[in-house]
Amino acid sequence: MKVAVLGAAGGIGQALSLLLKTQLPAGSELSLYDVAPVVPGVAVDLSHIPTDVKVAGFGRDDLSGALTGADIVLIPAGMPRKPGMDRADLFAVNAGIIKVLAEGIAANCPKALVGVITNPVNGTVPIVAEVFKKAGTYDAARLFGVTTLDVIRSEAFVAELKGLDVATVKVAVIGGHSGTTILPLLSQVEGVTFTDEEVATLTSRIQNAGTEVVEAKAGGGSATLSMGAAAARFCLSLVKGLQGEDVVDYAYVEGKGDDALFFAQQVRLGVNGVSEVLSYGELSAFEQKAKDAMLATLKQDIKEGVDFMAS
Ligand SMILES: NC(=O)C1=CN([C@@H]2O[C@H](COP(=O)(O)OP(=O)(O)OC[C@H]3O[C@@H](n4cnc5c(N)ncnc54)[C@H](O)[C@@H]3O)[C@@H](O)[C@H]2O)C=CC1
Ligand SMILES: O=C([O-])CC(=O)C(=O)O
Repeated sequence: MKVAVLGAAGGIGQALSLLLKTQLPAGSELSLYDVAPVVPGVAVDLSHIPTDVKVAGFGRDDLSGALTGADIVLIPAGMPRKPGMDRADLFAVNAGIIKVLAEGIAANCPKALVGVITNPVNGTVPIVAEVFKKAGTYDAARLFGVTTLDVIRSEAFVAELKGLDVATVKVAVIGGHSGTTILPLLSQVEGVTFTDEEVATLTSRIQNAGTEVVEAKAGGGSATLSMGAAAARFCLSLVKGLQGEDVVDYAYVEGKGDDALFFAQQVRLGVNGVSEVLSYGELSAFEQKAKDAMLATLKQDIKEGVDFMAS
């Protein structure tokens, strides 16, 4: 199993690479790419950890070396938020970065499963899809926006509020990955009931959790450690699917298009990526209203990505 991390020298990239070095199956290869000159050093540093995962670093001019033979590509490359910014404010800078990296994937490992972390995820994933379409390599089953951070935050916050063992808490989160497009389905959490006030407060906290971190870091960036953990967890789901295990997880994918062209929901994973997009079931009146209210924003975010490639 070869996993490439693009943007591996960054805050998320380093945390994620550390977790993958210690958690990927024995015999795997980890390929670290970044434009920052420190990336070979990150690879050397990680290579001293005694696990059976081979690590190699690739600098600015060797994207193809990093990608050739990759089964999975994770992309945390690009600019993070500072206080006062929305994720959408990152589009101008990150759209160009994601386009170049997607072109590299189409040229070097067109069959890889691709997990996009770079914000704004609602718009960067459609850019990758458009690049792949242009190259004739697009397969919707192999492209994912990584929304696992919304899921793990929901698990953490629900367990905290209700005094539960967090290992037993499961929360469905659908929609997109910014503000009101993040929709946790609290009505479906098993064995727990929430008051209307709890639902309103908790939903808002989950939707604004990224901003909570951005403000607490006070100009030092956004979530990196929790995101590293989230991306590692998602990557291991992809790995299990590739190994033939039956596994389900949440991601922002091109599904049936009932709500929007791209929509985060539960998917079944297999040897070719998504094998089935699963229904999110029945929504409460609160969730239905919240979904109806956010779809225009989500569709606009998607259109921005598609239009970027058309221009
Ligand atoms: N999907 C999600 O849930 C989350 C997404 N993010 C996003 O992840 C991205 C990265 O965040 P951080 O790691 O905190 O930022 P960072 O600034 O610490 O790291 C970004 C890395 O990307 C590299 N980079 C820039 N251009 C590149 C290119 N063309 N090719 C390869 N590498 C390149 C930089 O050199 C740097 O090492 C941001 O866009 C952030 O908003 C952050 C948290 C959660
Ligand atoms: O809020 C941000 O800018 C980073 C992010 O996506 C998150 O933490 O969910």
